[in-house]
Amino acid sequence: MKKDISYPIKESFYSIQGEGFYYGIAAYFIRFGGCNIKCDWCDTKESWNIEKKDFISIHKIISNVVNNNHKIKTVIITGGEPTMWNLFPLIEKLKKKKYRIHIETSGSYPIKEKYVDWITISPKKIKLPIQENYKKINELKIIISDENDFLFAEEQASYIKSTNCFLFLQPEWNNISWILPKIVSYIKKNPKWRISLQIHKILNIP
Ligand SMILES: C[S@@+](CC[C@H](N)C(=O)[O-])C[C@H]1O[C@@H](n2cnc3c(N)ncnc32)[C@H](O)[C@@H]1O
Ligand SMILES: Nc1nc2[nH]cc(C(=O)O)c2c(=O)[nH]1
Ligand code: SF4
Ligand SMILES: [Mg+2]
Repeated sequence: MKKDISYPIKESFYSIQGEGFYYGIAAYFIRFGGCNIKCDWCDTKESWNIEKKDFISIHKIISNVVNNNHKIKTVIITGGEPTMWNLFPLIEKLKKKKYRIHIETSGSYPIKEKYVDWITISPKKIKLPIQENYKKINELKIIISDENDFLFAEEQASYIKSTNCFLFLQPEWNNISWILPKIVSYIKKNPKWRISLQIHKILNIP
């Protein structure tokens, strides 16, 4: 019998997608442990550190999804940085169960896109996405923390050749009251961008 692969999973929960194009839909989140970047303002720092007890087999991960709620349609794989791990064996099995698969990533590792329905890349200045990922992306989500980040957003958007990639600016949560008016004004002048708010934080849900 083949050995069941395990991954470090920090948490899994059924909630509402709070960000980007699919905001508002019900989705099951699987949060991987470990991150290669460690942003100062990361809202999920508790995912960085991996412990032995975090490892869960694919079999168990899938049975947790299936048993959580039979109405689940979309599974969002996030972290931490999920693409540090070989996600394919998990994604293949989730796909056999007919789930839609979305990935949230910084894009700094190769992404195997087979069976993945939606790829969100949120690039980070200190470890940029690898070039080939710009061809696979469905949604670019730039976190705007200060005014220099608008220039970074434009630079990142210039690497995307596809015309059906959605472009989002998302305020850094701790800075939201200061930066939000600047994002609104920027988008009015540069309407190829859309705003993404972290509505789960407003709703006070995971
Ligand atoms: C926790 S990260 C995990 C996935 C991956 N490591 C990444 O950064 O894309 C999930 C999303 O939350 C965003 N995010 C993290 N901290 C944030 C904050 N303080 N304000 C706004 N967005 C944040 C990230 O940029 C990313 O789009
Ligand atoms: N509700 C909710 N929506 C999200 N969209 C992306 C998230 C993430 O942490 O990747 C996230 C999250 O943590 N919670
Ligand atoms: S890359 Fe993602 S998980 Fe890693 S520190 Fe930055 S926001 Fe957090
Ligand atoms: Mg989050």
